[in-house]
Amino acid sequence: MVVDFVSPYAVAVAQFDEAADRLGLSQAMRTILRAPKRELSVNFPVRLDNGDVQVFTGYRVQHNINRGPAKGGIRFSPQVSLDEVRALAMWMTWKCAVVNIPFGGAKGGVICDPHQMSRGEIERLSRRYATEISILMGPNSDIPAPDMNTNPQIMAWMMDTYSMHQGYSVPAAITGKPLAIGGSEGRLEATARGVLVVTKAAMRHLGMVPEQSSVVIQGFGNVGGISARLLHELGCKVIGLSDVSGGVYNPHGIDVPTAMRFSREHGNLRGLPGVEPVSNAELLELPCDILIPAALENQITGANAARVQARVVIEAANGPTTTEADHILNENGVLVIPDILANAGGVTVSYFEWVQDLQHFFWSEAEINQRLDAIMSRSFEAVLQKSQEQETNLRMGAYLLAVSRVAEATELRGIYP
Ligand SMILES: NC(=O)C1=CN([C@@H]2O[C@H](COP(=O)(O)OP(=O)(O)OC[C@H]3O[C@@H](n4cnc5c(N)ncnc54)[C@H](O)[C@@H]3O)[C@@H](O)[C@H]2O)C=CC1
Ligand SMILES: O=C(O)CCC(=O)C(=O)O
Repeated sequence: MVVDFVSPYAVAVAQFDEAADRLGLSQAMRTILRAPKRELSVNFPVRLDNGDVQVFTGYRVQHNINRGPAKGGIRFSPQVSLDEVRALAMWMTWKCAVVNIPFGGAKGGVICDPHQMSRGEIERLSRRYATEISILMGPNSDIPAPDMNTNPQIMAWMMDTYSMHQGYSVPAAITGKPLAIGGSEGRLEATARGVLVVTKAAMRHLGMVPEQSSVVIQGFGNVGGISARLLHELGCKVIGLSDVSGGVYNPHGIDVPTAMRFSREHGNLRGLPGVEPVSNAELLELPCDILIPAALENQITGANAARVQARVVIEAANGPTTTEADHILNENGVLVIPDILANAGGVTVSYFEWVQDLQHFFWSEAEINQRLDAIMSRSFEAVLQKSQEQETNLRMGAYLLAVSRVAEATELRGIYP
């Protein structure tokens, strides 16, 4: 694992600043769009199974709400920090704007290690955190969703807690819920389906064919695991996979369904038969056509970017590439599909879930996937066209589209003196 510390928020701001320069934004507009609108820090007690009480720290940051209610996931991890949540909230603003859905950007996180906690402890933590952030939450104000180490069950507990305070059910207050309580068909797979759509579009753009393309994926959770399965089904050769326990490599291809079964049974990929173990750092430098970081921020840095051998990097994770690494990848001709486009499938189907909950009228999985495909394909083409027009890379193409949409909304709403 790469150890250099780079502030994710500094990376997010550097990306924004470059777009603001290119767009010639006024000083006032830059200042408005650069800073988070609201930041809530909460310290709250949770009773542990042994009877002790532990105080946990969590955050909810709303970066911008000029295009609609704040939207973004909640992460449970020992690495959560206010700096990280700020960056993730800012990326949500641009992501929703790239795919042109009517949301602003937010993100939440709790500093905890859910792998060391019982189900009961996780439920009590989730409910108490939801209570703490309920002053921001609501179907018209701020709508959380899952992110790293959170899942539909946790969304169900949070929706239930919020609803208890209201006195009636408010399914549209949170997305990524189980189907039985107002979740959407297709949300669980949505981020990975979006990754599939942009990967196919990138392959078409470069004249690559799935059957002759090898893929390496870092992270084997909701996003990485399902992306691996969908790309395997597409005919790509998945040659490297990893999770927090380390990586596995087989240049002849890994049978992804077998790896998924093994990971479900053993809790991780360590010991998967028929593969060579590699570290997460080595995994990123394996010879392959397509590299998909789908775990954490700051994985491709100035220290390892020059050794990335892939032709295409699909950023399924948020913020996996530092600014320095981005320049190196560009110089080396690696096509980077930026996070704010590549992983936007999740929030797109969250948008569908919110719309369905508000209307109490539900769509079929086929309708969801077809609409998701249309939005992701259209967004890929728009980003590609913008980057070609402006003679820049896809990240800047996506930023130019997104920032100009948010700036336009801000300008139209006016700045109250
Ligand atoms: N779940 C969603 O709908 C969306 C998630 N994302 C982003 O995708 C990334 C992954 O999220 P999920 O798959 O939802 O989380 P998850 O909790 O389902 O899976 C995370 C995976 O990353 C692995 N991992 C954790 N630390 C690692 C490390 N140090 N090195 C290598 N692997 C490590 C875990 O073992 C696990 O396999 C995050 O950056 C998240 O923000 C982006 C858009 C939507
Ligand atoms: O589904 C959502 O609302 C947000 C998902 C998320 O946190 C992300 O796209 O990074």
